[in-house]
Amino acid sequence: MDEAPTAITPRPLLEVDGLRGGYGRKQVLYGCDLAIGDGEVVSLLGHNGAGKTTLLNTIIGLLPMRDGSVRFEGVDITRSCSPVRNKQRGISLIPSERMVFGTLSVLDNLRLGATLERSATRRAERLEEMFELFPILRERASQMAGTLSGGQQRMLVIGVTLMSSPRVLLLDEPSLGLAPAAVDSVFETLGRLAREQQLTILLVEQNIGPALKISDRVYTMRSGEIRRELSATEMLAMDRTQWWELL
Ligand SMILES: Nc1ncnc2c1ncn2[C@@H]1O[C@H](COP(=O)(O)OP(=O)(O)OP(=O)(O)O)[C@@H](O)[C@H]1O
Repeated sequence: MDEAPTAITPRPLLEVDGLRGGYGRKQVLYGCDLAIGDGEVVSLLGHNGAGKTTLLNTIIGLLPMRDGSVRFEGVDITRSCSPVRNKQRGISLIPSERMVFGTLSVLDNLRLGATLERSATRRAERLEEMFELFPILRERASQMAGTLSGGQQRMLVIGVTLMSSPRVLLLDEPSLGLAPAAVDSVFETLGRLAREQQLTILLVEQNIGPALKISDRVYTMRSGEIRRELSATEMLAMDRTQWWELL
């Protein structure tokens, strides 16, 4: 990193050290370091191609790590970093693609998200919480998911992932394809989940303004490296031109 950290990090829940990775022989990540405190919302910002999606996919275990380590609750999980194991631990990734089961109803998609939850009461409570967070999903509960609009499918993907009550959410461009009002509503919901349910979020987002509003801290990324760490307050005090100069 170029500069010393400027913000205070609470007790780290997720720590990434010296992470290197890529695709086949192509190296994309050149030693990324970050730490996210319990209940923190951290934005990972950078230009197109900086390596943000690759970093999220490597942390969750969709892409192999070439070097470096990942720790969760202080325990080294580098050797067992697979999407399934991470989901069991409470670390979930919401990719930028819409990944719903198109020929199943909205309700069935949501129910599938809670298959790890053994208690039927807890599953029912969680479903009700999702319907409160995303009222459109209640309205469309019996509709086939593939017939929802792009933005509605995006909300469904978020809802399905939240059904498993994750502790850490890795979110790749949640606002992609959403109308401005829906962007505000999704970010408001994410901010509320972080505040009220201590949900920890690592957020990749091109829509910097709304992302900063719910973030505590920011990492900037360029050419496969984390360059800077700032508080969201510091970034909010800058204008848009300064944001883009920073990235
Ligand atoms: N499947 C792939 N195979 C090979 N190279 C890839 C693949 N996916 C991404 N890359 C390359 O990895 C680099 C980083 O891409 P990545 O998608 O991680 O960036 P990003 O910061 O998320 O960009 P964006 O904001 O545009 O989504 C780019 O050079 C890209 O071309």
